[in-house]
Amino acid sequence: MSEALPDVFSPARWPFELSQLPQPAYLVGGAVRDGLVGRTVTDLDLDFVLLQDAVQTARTLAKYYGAGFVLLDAERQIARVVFKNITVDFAQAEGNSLEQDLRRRDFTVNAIAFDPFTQTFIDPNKGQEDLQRRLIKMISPENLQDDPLRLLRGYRQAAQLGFEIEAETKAAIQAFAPLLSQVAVERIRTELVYLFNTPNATNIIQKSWEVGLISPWFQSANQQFQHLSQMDLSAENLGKIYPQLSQELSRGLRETLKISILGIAKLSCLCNQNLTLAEAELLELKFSKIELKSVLAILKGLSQINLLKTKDLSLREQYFLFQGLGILFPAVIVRAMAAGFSLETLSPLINRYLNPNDPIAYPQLLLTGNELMEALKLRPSPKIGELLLEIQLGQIEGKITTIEQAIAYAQQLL
Ligand SMILES: Nc1ccn([C@@H]2O[C@H](COP(=O)(O)OP(=O)(O)OP(=O)(O)O)[C@@H](O)[C@H]2O)c(=O)n1
Repeated sequence: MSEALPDVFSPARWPFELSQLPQPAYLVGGAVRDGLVGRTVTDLDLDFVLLQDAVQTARTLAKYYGAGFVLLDAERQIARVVFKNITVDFAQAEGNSLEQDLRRRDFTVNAIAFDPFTQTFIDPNKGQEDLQRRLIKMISPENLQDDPLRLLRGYRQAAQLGFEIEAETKAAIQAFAPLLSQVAVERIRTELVYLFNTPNATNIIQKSWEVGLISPWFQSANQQFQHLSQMDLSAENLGKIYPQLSQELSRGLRETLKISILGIAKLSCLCNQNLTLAEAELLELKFSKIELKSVLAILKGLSQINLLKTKDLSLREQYFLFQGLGILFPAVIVRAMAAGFSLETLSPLINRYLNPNDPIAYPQLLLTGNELMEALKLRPSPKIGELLLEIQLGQIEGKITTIEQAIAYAQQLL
C-alpha cells in the first residue's frame, strides 16, 4: 500500500527523520486531504498531532536541524518548526486522544489522520468516503458554531478542491452565516484572498454571498455578479492572444502579498463601484493600503475605459489611464472584457502597454526637475511637479520635442 501513496506520506521526503518523533505521532489536516486527492500546493504545511510533548518535540527538532521555532499557543501546546520550504506544526491532541481531536475539527475530509509508523490511516469520520464523493461535509453543526470561520473555509475549500458542499452542511452554513461577523476580519480576509486567487471559483464566491457569508461586507456585490462570472473566461481569452498579460495577471500584486493581479480585479468586482463606498468596505476588512489603492485604481481605470463606448480616448486621457494603472493595466482590461468590451476595441491600448518604447504608455521626460529649476531659477516646490506634468503632456500632444522648447513652454506657463 505504501508504494502507491503520494510523497507526502513518505517520511523519507520530510525535512526531518521519523525517528525524531515520539510515538504515536499522526499527520493530520490539509496535507493528508491533499495527498489523498493528489493535489499539490506551493507552500507545503505539515500538521502533526502528538499525544504528549508537542512543544518540546518542535523545540528539539528546530534545534537539531537549525530550523526556526515559533510557539503558537502555549496553553494548547502548539508550536511550529520552520524549515526552508516547508512549515511543520506540532499540536497536543485536543481531548487527549486522537479520535477526540479529529471529532473537533471542521470537515470530515480534514479529519483524517495518517500514522507514519504503521503507514495506516485513522478515519473515524469517514473522510476518505467524502473525498471520493468529492464532498465537503461538516463533522457536526456545533463544530461550525465553535469557530464560525469554518463556514467560509467550507466554501473556500470546495472552490480549491472542486468539491460540492453536502446538503445538510450547506443548510447549516446558511443558518449560521450571521455568526461569521464574530470572527476577526483578518481571518476572513485571508479566506477571501484564497477565493479570489482560485481559478474558476467565481460561482462559489457568488454562492457564498447568496447564503449570507460575505454579503455583510460587500452589500452591493450582486450588481456585478454578471461581470464577475465572466472574469476567468475573459482572462483566458486575453491570454490566448496576449500570453504576457496572462502571466502578469497571475503574478502577486507585491512579492509580500498573496493576492494576484487577477484576484484584485475580482475583488474590485465585489466592491461597490463608487470609490468612496468601495474604500469604506475595504477598510472594514482591513485590506492593506496597497490593496485598497489598487482596487480604487482599477475602478477609476474602468470608468475611463467606459468612455470608449462613445468616443476615442484623447492622448492626454490615455496618458492618465496608463499613469494611474501601472501594473494593474491587465486587470482593467479583463474587467472591461467581462463587461462586454471587445478585444478589438481594447487592442490599441494593449499594444501601447506592451510596447516599452510607446511614448504615451512609457513617456520619457525631456528634462528632470533639477534641470528645470536650474534653467528657470526656481526653488523646489509642488509647482515643479505641475510644470513637469505639463511638459510631459505637451510632449505627448506633439507641441514640444526639444529641451529648449520644454523650458520655453514652462516659462510661458509661469
Ligand atoms: N478553523 C479551523 C482551521 C483548521 N481546522 C483543522 O486544522 C487543520 C489544519 O488547518 P489549516 O492548516 O489552517 O488548514 P488546512 O485544512 O490544512 O488547509 P489549507 O492550507 O487549505 O487552509 C484543518 O485541516 C482542520 O482539520 C479546523 O478544524 N478549523
